[in-house]
Amino acid sequence: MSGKFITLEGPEGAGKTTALTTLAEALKADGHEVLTTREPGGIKISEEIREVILNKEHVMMDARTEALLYAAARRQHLAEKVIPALQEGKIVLCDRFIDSSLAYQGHARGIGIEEVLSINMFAIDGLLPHLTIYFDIDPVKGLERISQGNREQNRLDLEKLEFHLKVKEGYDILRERFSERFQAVNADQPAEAVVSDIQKILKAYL
Ligand SMILES: Nc1ncnc2c1ncn2[C@@H]1O[C@H](COP(=O)(O)OP(=O)(O)OP(=O)(O)O)[C@@H](O)[C@H]1O
Ligand SMILES: Cc1cn([C@H]2C[C@H](O)[C@@H](COP(=O)(O)O)O2)c(=O)[nH]c1=O
Repeated sequence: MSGKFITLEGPEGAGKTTALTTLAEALKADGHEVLTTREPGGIKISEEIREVILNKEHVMMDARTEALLYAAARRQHLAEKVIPALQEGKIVLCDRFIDSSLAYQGHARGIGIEEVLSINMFAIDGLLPHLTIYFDIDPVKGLERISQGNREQNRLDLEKLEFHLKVKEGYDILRERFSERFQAVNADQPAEAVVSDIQKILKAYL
């Protein structure tokens, strides 16, 4: 596969979705073919799984069921959208991927990073991101942004602060473990500055 698979990761409200569009436009202006997408979702089947996972009424969802649903949505999204784009040589910019499962389900839910990694290795069949941009922010700040913004809060947003602090702890573990592909940016600065920092990373990488 000749394309590049670049993922954006971080706690809630870190600014990933906001940065994604600007980054894609800038890459296109530089002559790259770019596909933007998100997880869970990106295609019909996976967006439907997203609805099931994030539905606020599904408070009884078992942690392992949750992990399996994310992995199933991931597999379909890869097979239908991401792999074909990479085969065409595109840059795929994806809002969240496997590291979200490792931080949220593996570490914060307490299933264990290794266990969640193993079901995800089946789902991704070896296709790890080439580069992962980590949006570094205090979860309290990110949650404040979400509550002040206009998007509806989902089942995961509504978890206790303790959960979101564990998510950040999980990401800190992953940043060390996968240091060869993780690059962090300070997400607690104006959106333009965040994008500019990421563009420097992308320029050096591409
Ligand atoms: N750098 C920034 N400074 C201040 N506010 C920001 C910044 N980036 C994004 N926001 C605002 O914060 C809120 C969350 O941003 P966004 O949806 O991009 O985050 P996210 O990382 O994709 O969150 P989630 O993963 O929870 O969906 C939005 O209201 C957005 O306008
Ligand atoms: C891929 C993935 C996501 N999550 C969580 C993270 C967020 O709380 C939601 C997705 O909502 P967003 O607004 O698109 O960020 O799902 C997760 O727990 N595990 C995953 O693998």
